Amino acid sequence: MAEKIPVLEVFGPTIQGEGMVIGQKTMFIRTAGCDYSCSWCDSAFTWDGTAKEDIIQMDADAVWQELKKTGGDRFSHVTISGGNPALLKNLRSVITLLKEKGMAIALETQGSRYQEWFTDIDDLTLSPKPPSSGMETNFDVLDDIFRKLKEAGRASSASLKVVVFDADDLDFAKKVHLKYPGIPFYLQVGNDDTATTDDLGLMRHLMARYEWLIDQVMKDPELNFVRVLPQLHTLLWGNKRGV
Ligand SMILES: C[S@@+](CC[C@H](N)C(=O)[O-])C[C@H]1O[C@@H](n2cnc3c(N)ncnc32)[C@H](O)[C@@H]1O
Ligand SMILES: Nc1nc2[nH]cc(C(=O)O)c2c(=O)[nH]1
Ligand code: SF4
Ligand SMILES: [Mg+2]
Repeated sequence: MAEKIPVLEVFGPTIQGEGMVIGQKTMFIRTAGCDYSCSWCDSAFTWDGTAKEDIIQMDADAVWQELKKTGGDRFSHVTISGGNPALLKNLRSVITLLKEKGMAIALETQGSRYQEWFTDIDDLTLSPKPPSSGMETNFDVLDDIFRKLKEAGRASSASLKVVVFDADDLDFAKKVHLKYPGIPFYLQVGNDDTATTDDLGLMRHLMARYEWLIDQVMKDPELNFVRVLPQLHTLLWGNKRGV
């Protein structure tokens, strides 16, 4: 029987709103389930049980059919996020099929698990979590991920992205950046109001947070090679799901 993965959303095409390929036209596949429970998770429905009725078990063909139904022929890039898609050994079959179809593939994960198929990802974002999340990074696992990517000659496909809410988070981000020199490093503005429907108010608020983060980076000589970004999709569409 074909391997199945738990899918919560297939949407797009939209722009990648975060990180290393920000602005890239892409489809999204959002898998269910996470080994973390970040206090500020903007996709908590993937793991807190509130959307468990919406989870569909799909094999690779079903995922591809859903992508085509939603995106037609208007996409060549697919981003897999979650939840933590790196929990799913079974993603191999989806990734193989997407590659057969000529798709470029991006993946979002916190770096708490390695999977053999990481080496087939074109844009691999590893996003260790700062103190404000309430989560603890296992740096042995993260070290191991980078070691395996390097061994496979795939380190150049990876980037690090740390979400920042406060000064402690920035401190953590800096430690991560200094620990993995040479890995492209992104700082991302944390959204501390994932419930509001006041899009304009949220945009103003997050732009002020962005300016604060930029100010911190500009004055810090140890952060001369970082890229500072907002979540572009949140500025454009607020907390709306599926964009
Ligand atoms: C929902 S997560 C799913 C992938 C994976 N679990 C992870 O955390 O990397 C996708 C990205 O959104 C970021 N994110 C989650 N909640 C956020 C928030 N409130 N503000 C800014 N970024 C957030 C995460 O840090 C991660 O980089
Ligand atoms: N447009 C858009 N860009 C994104 N980048 C990362 C996302 C995610 O939730 O993983 C995301 C998302 O949900 N939408
Ligand atoms: S690791 Fe990602 S999906 Fe999991 S709780 Fe944290 S932000 Fe949400
Ligand atoms: Mg998101």
